[in-house]
Amino acid sequence: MHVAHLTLHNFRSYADLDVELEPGATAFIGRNGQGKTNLVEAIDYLSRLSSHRVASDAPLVKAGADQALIRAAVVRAGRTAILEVELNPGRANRARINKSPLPRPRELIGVVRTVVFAPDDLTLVKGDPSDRRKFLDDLLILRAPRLAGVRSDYDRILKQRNSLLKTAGIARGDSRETALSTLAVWDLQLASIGAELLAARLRLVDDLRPYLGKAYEAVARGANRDDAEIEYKPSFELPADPSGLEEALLAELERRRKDELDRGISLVGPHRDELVLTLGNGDLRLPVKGYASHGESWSFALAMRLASYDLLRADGDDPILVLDDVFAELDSERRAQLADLVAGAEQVLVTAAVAADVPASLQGIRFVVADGEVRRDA
Ligand SMILES: Nc1ncnc2c1ncn2[C@@H]1O[C@H](COP(=O)(O)OP(=O)(O)OP(=O)(O)O)[C@@H](O)[C@H]1O
Repeated sequence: MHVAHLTLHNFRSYADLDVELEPGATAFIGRNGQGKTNLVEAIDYLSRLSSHRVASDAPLVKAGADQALIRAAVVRAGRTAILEVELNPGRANRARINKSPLPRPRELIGVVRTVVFAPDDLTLVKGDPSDRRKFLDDLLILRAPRLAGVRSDYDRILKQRNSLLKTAGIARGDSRETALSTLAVWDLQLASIGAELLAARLRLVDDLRPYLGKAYEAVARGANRDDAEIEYKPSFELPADPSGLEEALLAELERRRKDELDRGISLVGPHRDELVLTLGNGDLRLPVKGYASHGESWSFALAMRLASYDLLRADGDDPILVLDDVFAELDSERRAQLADLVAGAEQVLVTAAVAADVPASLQGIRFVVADGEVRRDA
């Protein structure tokens, strides 16, 4: 798939922008702070309805405006669809496909699929477990957009259950009894939705594993495909039979009841799980976090993005690749390797402050981004 036309209105630094895009490689070049990332962020937002840079929509709306609009003509298997999203911070967003309003904006998720490489990707390796859970959930939702609903139901249940645990923990007598019986209802919901999310993540990690080994071998000098490993580490012992996940989660909630009441938070469930990344070196296998060198960590992060790209591609549709400011972070050998690996993508959008940082094979069509304008370089 590729984006053929992008229109922005009051998005980030852009009051109004219209750009025609083409398949293949496109580089957006401009000094710092000129709006290169803002532009690719808009395309990424259409794909996931969230930004790779901020957790809320407010910063995406141009300062002083109260609404932003992103519209893109997306070509998929020769057919063009016009996707549109209206961002209304503090109020409901709206989305349209070919001018028809969607009942819920989240139905837009996954219609266009992007994989973004950004300097922040190092947090996939060095950051908190929540960064890796988000990586998994974002990828899950792109592959199966229905799971966006499961994910948001889980967050809602968790929030309500946590607030009930706090109340029940300090309540006495009848009000404690009432709180505990309400808690039993939330337990059932957490176990049911949590098991669905957990099962989907476990399948995803299995699907991703072979692509990760291959990607790490491709980006790290002298590595082989068994070096990089990922393992999903749940917050409780998984049952031997995957169909028993919900029951096992529920039993664990009961077992940890006292702890949870004492601490006033939910201690079991997918929100407490970790994706463990390890690197093998001879007979030794060590966690990446805390042990790997800077170069190894970068290679691992790149490999996670490349593996996501390959997995989405294997699902049958070439996602749009965004390489946001990554070349400045890499030495020339690694730049060339990455460029080779992504050169066959249907559409690659690259941003860089200096054109010389972008490998020749990805120079493609070049736009200059300056003073709020995006101009095609002749
Ligand atoms: N909501 C907003 N309203 C107005 N301007 C904004 C908004 N959000 C960001 N900006 C401006 O956009 C600019 C940042 O643009 P962007 O992140 O795209 O830069 P860039 O060209 O990718 O730079 P770099 O090379 O440093 O990454 C900043 O000057 C910032 O002040």
